[in-house]
This record gives sequence, structure tokens and C-alpha cells, in this order.
Amino acid sequence: NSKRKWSLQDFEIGKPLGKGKFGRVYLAREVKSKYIVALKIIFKEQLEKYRIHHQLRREMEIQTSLRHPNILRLYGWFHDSERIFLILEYAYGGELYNELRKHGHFSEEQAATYIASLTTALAYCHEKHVIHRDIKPENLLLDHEGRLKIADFGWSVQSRSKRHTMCGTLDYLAPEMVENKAHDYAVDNWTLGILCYEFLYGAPPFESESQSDTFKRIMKVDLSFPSSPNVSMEARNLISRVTICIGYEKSWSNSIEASCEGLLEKALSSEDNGAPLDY
Ligand SMILES: Cc1cc(Nc2nc(/C=C/c3ccccc3)nc3cc(N4CCN(C)CC4)ccc23)n[nH]1
Repeated sequence: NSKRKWSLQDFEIGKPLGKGKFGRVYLAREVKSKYIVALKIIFKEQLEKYRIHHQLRREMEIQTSLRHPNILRLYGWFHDSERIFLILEYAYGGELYNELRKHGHFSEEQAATYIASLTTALAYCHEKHVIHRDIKPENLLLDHEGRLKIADFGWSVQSRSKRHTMCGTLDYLAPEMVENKAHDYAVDNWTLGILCYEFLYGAPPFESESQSDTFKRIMKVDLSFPSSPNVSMEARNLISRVTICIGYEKSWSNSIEASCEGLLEKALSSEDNGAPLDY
């Protein structure tokens, strides 16, 4: 039950699962129930140093209140003199990011399954007025059935990717985020398009040598589709509709919107010929 007072004595700590920016995540077992969890250990002096205890508290309150099959549970937390311990659901399948690197890219069916899970999880978050803002492959885990779990608290673990921008890659930020504008739910929807692209092609659409090039490509919504791997027209339409429309809608003139409508007309008409969108 999430109301009881936990302490370190309640857990046997296992192997480290990963190292975050503010602490480590360990496999752990609750002694009485033998229930397997992941224990995220954060050092209080790190909180002071980076001045993020308010962010941590907000994220923990949000995470505790969320109950969704595709969002990793935060069962509770406790602290001692120098550390804060988060008792998290253990996802047995590991990081989705490693799956993507292992296979290069996902099949359309696999990508569609993951995007559908992300979509219902984000819709659930938006109903609860939670905007996630930080969805990226590094923050996605898989359970024992391969089901996707959003694992981040908006609480950045040191991004383990080889990507040039080690701390918080720009790749997934929508134009308004990149321009540091106030953003709303559309930011998460934009990210869905970016992830859909990355699941199908193996890399995000605006990845560039330098951060400034990524920035420029995001602002231009400079989206292009390589000829291989061969991705269906419906999938490319979906990505275009989700990114180009949101990208331009927020920060460009209505002339762009008109062409976006044209794109939408075309994409919707392609649906009319009975080619069902598989997402
Ligand atoms: C919070 C949490 C993690 C978690 N499960 C796992 N986390 C991480 C890596 C975690 C991590 C943490 C901080 C920074 C970077 C990575 N790696 C994992 C690797 C796993 N395996 C088992 C499956 N193998 C195919 C690959 C290695 C299983 C679960 C993992 N459940 N709940």
C-alpha cells in the first residue's frame, strides 16, 4: 500500500541498473513481499547543487498520481540523512532505446504498437493536465510482455545516447520549445511524430552535426524521408501531419497553414481509397 512508511531496511538492494545525473537506479526487492522494484537513489546534496528539489517534488507528486498501463508507477518514496529513495515499478524488458539500437529500426507494426501506447499514455496525462515535455527513447522502458512504459519524471537521467548533445538532446523539441515559448499539449503530440519517425528510420528527423543545425532544421520543420528503409505512404503522411502541421501551426503564418491544409486534404483523401491508416 502506498501509505505505509518505507525505509531502507524494507529492501534488499540488487545490481545497479543505470546511472542518472543525480543518482543511480538499482534493482531491489521488498523483503516481506519479495516484490521486485527499481530503487532510484538521489543525493540531497545534488538537489541543493542543481537547485531542483521543487522540480523533484512536483514530478513525484505527478508521478504518484498517474495510473496508466503505459506509465511506470512510482509506488512511494522515503529518505535518510543524505539520500532520497524513489520506489519505482520494475520494467523487466529494459530500455526501448537498446531495442531500437539493436534492430536499427522497428517494423511498422511494432512502431504503431509503441506509438499507440504512447498516444493513450499522453492522452491520459493531458486529461490530468500533465504535459510531459520530455518523451524520448532513453525515457521509455519495456515490461516483461514488451509493453511500453514511460519512465521519466521529466527527471533527466544522464542521456546515455552517443548523440552529440549529451545533456538533453534538442532532437525532440518542438519549435515553440526550441524558441523557449510557452508550450502546451501540442508539444507532446509533436514528439509523437518525432518518435514515430525515429522508430521507423532509426534516427530522429532533424538530427544534425551541430545543435544549431538541429535547431534550424526544427524551426524549418525540415522533414525528409530517406528511400530506405522503405516506409509506407500512410506512415509518412502521419509523420508529416503530426509534425509539419503542429510545427508550422504554432510559429508560422497562415499561408503555411493553407499548404498544411492541402497536405491534410491529400492525406485524408488517400484514406478515402480505403487504405486504412494503420496507426
Ligand atoms: C526505473 C526502472 C528501470 C527498470 N528496468 C531496467 N532499467 C534499466 C536501466 C535503467 C537506467 C536508469 C538510470 C539511468 C539509465 C538507465 N535497464 C534494464 C535492463 C534490463 N535488462 C533485462 C533484459 N535484457 C534484455 C536487457 C537488460 C531489464 C530492466 C532494466 N525498471 N524500472
